[in-house]
Amino acid sequence: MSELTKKLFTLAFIREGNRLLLGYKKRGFGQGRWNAFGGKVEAGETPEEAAVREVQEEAGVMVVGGVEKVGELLFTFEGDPTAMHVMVFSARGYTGTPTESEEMKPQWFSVDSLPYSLMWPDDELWYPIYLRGGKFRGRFHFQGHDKILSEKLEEVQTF
Ligand SMILES: Nc1nc(SCCc2ccccc2)c2[nH]cnc2n1
Repeated sequence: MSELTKKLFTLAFIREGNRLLLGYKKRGFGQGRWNAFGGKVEAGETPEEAAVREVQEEAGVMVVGGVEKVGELLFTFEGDPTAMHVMVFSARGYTGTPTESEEMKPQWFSVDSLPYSLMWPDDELWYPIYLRGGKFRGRFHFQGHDKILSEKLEEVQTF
């Protein structure tokens, strides 16, 4: 991993029973796809703090009870030396009404009918582990943003 520089990102889920809150990314990285809420971990904040901040900024809801780590993902892209290390969290609770922001348009989805064709292609591989309460560690090597050249995904018991 020495020739790659790794940057830290978060993704956070807001789940209510069999409904999952996703956001339609209106601009920037991943624009045009539904995703969980997240972004860069800034200097001076922990990944957990970054996850809570991004949920508030992007979906307009406040996390209650903190976030639980559910997965770690590493994304690399052909020809790009920067690897994205993404820490995936699930909020223990939330308060407020999801509100559209400049970045994201939030919408509730039934976990049985997620819009996978409008999400990143790796999502349909690891979401099922998260949705049944499992924890995961995965890495995906992309050609562009649509084609996965190689991947490794495993369920883990603890982090
Ligand atoms: N689900 C998912 N998410 C991402 S990026 C998530 C982290 C991020 C980065 C920049 C801005 C906001 C959020 C992915 N990249 C490649 N496959 C992927 N799958």
